[in-house]
Amino acid sequence: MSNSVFIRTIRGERCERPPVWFMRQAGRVLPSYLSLREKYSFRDLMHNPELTAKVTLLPVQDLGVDAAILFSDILVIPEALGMELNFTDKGPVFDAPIKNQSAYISRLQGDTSKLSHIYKAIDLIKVQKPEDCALIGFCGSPFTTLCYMVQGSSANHFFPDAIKLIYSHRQQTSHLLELITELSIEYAVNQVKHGIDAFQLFETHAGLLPYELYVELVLPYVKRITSAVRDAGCPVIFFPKGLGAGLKQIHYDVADYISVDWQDSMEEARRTVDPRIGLQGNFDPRIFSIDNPNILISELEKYKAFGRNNFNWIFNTGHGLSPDNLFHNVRRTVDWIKTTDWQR
Ligand SMILES: O=C(O)CCc1c2[nH]c(c1CC(=O)O)Cc1[nH]c(c(CC(=O)O)c1CCC(=O)O)Cc1[nH]c(c(CC(=O)O)c1CCC(=O)O)Cc1[nH]c(c(CCC(=O)O)c1CC(=O)O)C2
Repeated sequence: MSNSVFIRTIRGERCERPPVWFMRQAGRVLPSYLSLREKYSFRDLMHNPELTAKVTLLPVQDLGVDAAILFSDILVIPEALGMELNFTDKGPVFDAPIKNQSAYISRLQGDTSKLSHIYKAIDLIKVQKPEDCALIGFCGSPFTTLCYMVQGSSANHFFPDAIKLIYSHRQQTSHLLELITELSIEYAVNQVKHGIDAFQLFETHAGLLPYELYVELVLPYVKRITSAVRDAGCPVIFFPKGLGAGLKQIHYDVADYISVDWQDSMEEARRTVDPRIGLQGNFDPRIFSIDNPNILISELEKYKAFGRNNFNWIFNTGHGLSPDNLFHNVRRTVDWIKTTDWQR
């Protein structure tokens, strides 16, 4: 068996402590990353496999986390489908967002050569990473990816154009979801072939849909991606942010783990979700912006009882780290997880 506490936990072993990592752990709070960004653009860091490998492993060295997540973005899929994308100061912006033109949708075609630098990065990370560190691959879920492709940017997090398309042009919606799903399956399975230890599917905007509609329209596509990854032998974490009461609709046929957002309660999620599914989450990342160690530790202490009673739990934040989070708080959190007596 592996000597990685992350891999042992996600594969169902009872470990001495919970594993810890954070969404957006490389690109936000690390002084080492920020100094690299003075020299290189985000696109350089994503497209040069040596740089990608280096950035992916920075949080392992600087924070001591148990897993690295591939340094990439969910929007590589629309790019590989042929959409021109720019990463600007205001976030990602597509040159020509999809409105409801079926002609445009029909022209989208997956070009997998646009993803090959990512597989090269995985090969390098596998060689360079410490043995006890796991590597997590990821992609966006078809609905969240569609939101960006239709809206064209993250300027409005309600993605109104995408929601209108979904309600009024169901056939075009299904066609788009299908295109994204097909390419995502190939992309995800290739990540597994190159050696990732776990895969996370980001459904960051699940909360934009009524959950019955989410379950009816989107979940079948999610299941196709997660089943392909699991059939290839890789455990899957699913992050349906904002799904709330809809969490009870996520069964073991969808994922090995569910990542719980910070609006939810871990205890409540544990009561609701199928006991065969492990949970990840859900520390509120905004606490990392408060420069007061007493507040940090007292908020962390609230997770002790949960961690003592639940072996299938991965500590993470309820969403990604943000640039105003304090590096020393994040590092102290990793130390706290590692030094706490979990009495297991
Ligand atoms: O507007 C927003 O809230 C974010 C939209 C945004 C995306 N890529 C983006 C941006 C601009 C930005 O981050 O500033 C553009 C983007 N993606 C990324 C970065 C680097 C960073 O976070 O500083 C950046 C910022 C680039 C820059 O410096 O301009 C990298 C990225 N995207 C992602 C990940 C995976 C992860 O979170 O761990 C990672 C790797 C992070 C790491 O290793 O630290 C995934 C991603 N990208 C994206 C989303 C949807 C988020 C949302 O809509 O709320 C998601 C999923 C999620 O975070 O829940 C889209």
